[in-house]
Amino acid sequence: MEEQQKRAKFSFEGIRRASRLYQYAKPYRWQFAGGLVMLMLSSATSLAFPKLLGDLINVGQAGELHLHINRIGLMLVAVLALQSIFSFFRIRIFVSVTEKTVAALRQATYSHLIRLPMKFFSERRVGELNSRISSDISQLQDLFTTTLAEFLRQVIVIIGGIALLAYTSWQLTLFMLAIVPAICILAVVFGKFIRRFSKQVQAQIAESNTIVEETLQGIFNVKAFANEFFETGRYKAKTDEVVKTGIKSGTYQGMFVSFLIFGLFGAMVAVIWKGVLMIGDGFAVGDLFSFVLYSGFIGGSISGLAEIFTRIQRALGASEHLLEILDEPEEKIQLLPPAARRPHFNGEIRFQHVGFQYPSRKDLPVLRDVSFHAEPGWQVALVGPSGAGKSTIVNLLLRFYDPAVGHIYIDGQDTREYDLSLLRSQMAVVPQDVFLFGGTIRENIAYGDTTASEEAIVEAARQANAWEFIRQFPEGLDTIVGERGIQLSGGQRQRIAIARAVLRNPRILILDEATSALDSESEKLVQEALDKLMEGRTSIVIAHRLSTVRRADMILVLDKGGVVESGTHEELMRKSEGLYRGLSELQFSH
Ligand SMILES: Nc1ncnc2c1ncn2[C@@H]1O[C@H](COP(=O)(O)OP(=O)(O)OP(=O)(O)O)[C@@H](O)[C@H]1O
Repeated sequence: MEEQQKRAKFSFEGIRRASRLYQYAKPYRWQFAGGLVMLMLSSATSLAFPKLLGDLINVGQAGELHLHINRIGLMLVAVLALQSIFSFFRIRIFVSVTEKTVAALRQATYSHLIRLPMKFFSERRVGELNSRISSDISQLQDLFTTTLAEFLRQVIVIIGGIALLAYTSWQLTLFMLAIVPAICILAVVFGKFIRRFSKQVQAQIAESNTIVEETLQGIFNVKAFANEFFETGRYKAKTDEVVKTGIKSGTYQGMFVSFLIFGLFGAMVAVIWKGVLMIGDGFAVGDLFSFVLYSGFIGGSISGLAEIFTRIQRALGASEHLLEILDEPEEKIQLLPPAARRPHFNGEIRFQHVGFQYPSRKDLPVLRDVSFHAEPGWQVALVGPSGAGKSTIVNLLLRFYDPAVGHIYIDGQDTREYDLSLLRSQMAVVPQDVFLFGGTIRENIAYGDTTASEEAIVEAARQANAWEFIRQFPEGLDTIVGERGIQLSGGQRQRIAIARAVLRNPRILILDEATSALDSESEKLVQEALDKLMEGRTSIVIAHRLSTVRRADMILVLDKGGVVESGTHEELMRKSEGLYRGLSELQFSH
C-alpha cells in the first residue's frame, strides 16, 4: 500500500519536480521551439503519404492513371523532399539544444556537488555520486534528443491521423477507435509493470559497477590482502543477480511485444474486414488502402507510446536522483578576491566546552567537553590512542562540521561568525596521506594558491626542502605525478604537501603526522621543512610519535573524546600516573 502511494506520488510529483530542470533549457527555448516546428512539419508531411498513395490507387482503378500520374508523382517527391529537410533541421536543432542544456546541467550539478558539506560526502559512495553525473544525466540527454521528439511525433500522428480518418469515413473511424484504445490502455498498464523490472536491473548494474570501481581504485588493498577471489565472487554474485532480473524482465517484455502484435494486428484485420464491407458509395478501394495505412500509422504510434512512456518514466527517475543532490544545501563558500586571502588572523584558538557527535552516528559522542586555549604562534600537539578524537578536533577547526555544544573561537570570535571561505583561507593542512592530483608538480604545489607566480612556487619548493629533488627530474616542475606520472616516495610527497602549505602562507597550520616511518634522511628533511613552516604560525599537530612533540608549547592528551591531560612535555612527564607518561614510557622502552 505504502509502496503504491509512493509510486503514485512519483508520477505527479515527479513530473512537477523534474520540470524544475527546465531552467537549464530555458536559454535555448526559442531554438527548441524552432525544433518543435520542424518536428510538427515533418510529422504532418508524413501524414500526406497514405492519402497520396490512396489517390494513386483510386485514379488507377478509374483508368485515369495516365492523366494524373505525373501530378501525384511530383507531389510525392515534393513531400519526400520536404520531409527530409524538416527532419534534418529537427535533429540538428534538438541535438544542439540538448548538448548545451546537458552541459549546463552537468556543470551545475558538479559545481553544486563540490560545494556540499563534508557531512554529505561521508555518507555517500564516490561511485554512486559519479554515476549521478554520468549515467543519470545521459538518460536525460536521451529524453531531450529522442524521447521527447518521438513522443510529440507519435501524438501528432495519432491526432492528425484520426482527424484525416474521420474525414474519409467517420463510421469506420469509430469502429477502429472502439478497438484500438482498449489495447492501448492495456499496453500502458503492462508497460508500467515492466518498468519496475528495468529499474531493478539498473540499480543492480550500478551496484556491480560500484564494485568494479572501488576495487580498481583500491587495487593495492585487494592485492595486498589477496582478496581477488573474494572480490570476483562478490562481483559474480551481483552480476548473476542482474542476469536473473534481466531475464525475468525480458520474459515480460517478450509477452508485452507478443500482446502488442496480436492485439494491434488483430485490430487491423478487423478494420480491413469492416472496410471491405463498406466499399462502394463514395468509399473507393484507394480510400480503404489509405485508411488501412493510417490505421497502421496510428497503431504503430500507440504501441510506440507505451515504450516512450517507460523511457520518460526512467528519465523522471534519473531527474529525481539529480534533484536529490541539487536540493542538498550547499556550504556557504564563495570565491575570495586575492586580497582577502592575505594573512588575516593572529591565530589565537580557543575551544570552549566543545562536545560533538557525527551526524551519521548521533548516539556516539566523539568529543566531550573539550576546552583548551592556544596563543598565536603556539605549537599544539594532539596525542592519544586511535579513535580518541584527534582528527575530529581538526575537522571542527576547519568547520567541516560545527560543534554540537560549546564554541570554538579564533582571535576571540566564534568560528561560526566568520565567512567560511575566509576562515579556510587562513588555514593549511598537511595531511597524513598526501593526495597528489594527476598533473604536474607545479600544479600540485600551486593547489595551495592557484594564482601563485613561478618564483613563488619555486621558493615554496625550496622552503619545503623539495626543490633539490624536483630539480633533478628532467622535466623539473613540469614532471607529471599521480596515476599516469611518476610515483613519488612518501617523503617526497610530504614535501610537496609542505610546499603547498608554504605557498598558502596560512596563519593556522594543521599537520597530520605521517604514521609510516620515513628513512632517517628523508625524515630529517621533512622535519626541518615542517619546523620552518610552523615558525610564526599557530599549528595543530596530530602526533603519532611522541618524539616529535617534545618541543610543543602545549600537548593535549585525548582519550575517548575528552582531554585527560594537558601541558608541556616536562609538565606531563612529572605526573607519575599520567597517561602521557605511560604512553611515553611505552614508546621509548624499545
Ligand atoms: N565521518 C564520521 N562519521 C561517523 N563517525 C566518525 C567519522 N569520523 C570519525 N568517526 C568516529 O569518531 C571517533 C573519533 O575519530 P577520530 O578520527 O577523530 O579519531 P583519531 O583520534 O583521529 O584516531 P586516529 O589516530 O586513528 O586517526 C571514532 O570513534 C570514529 O569512529
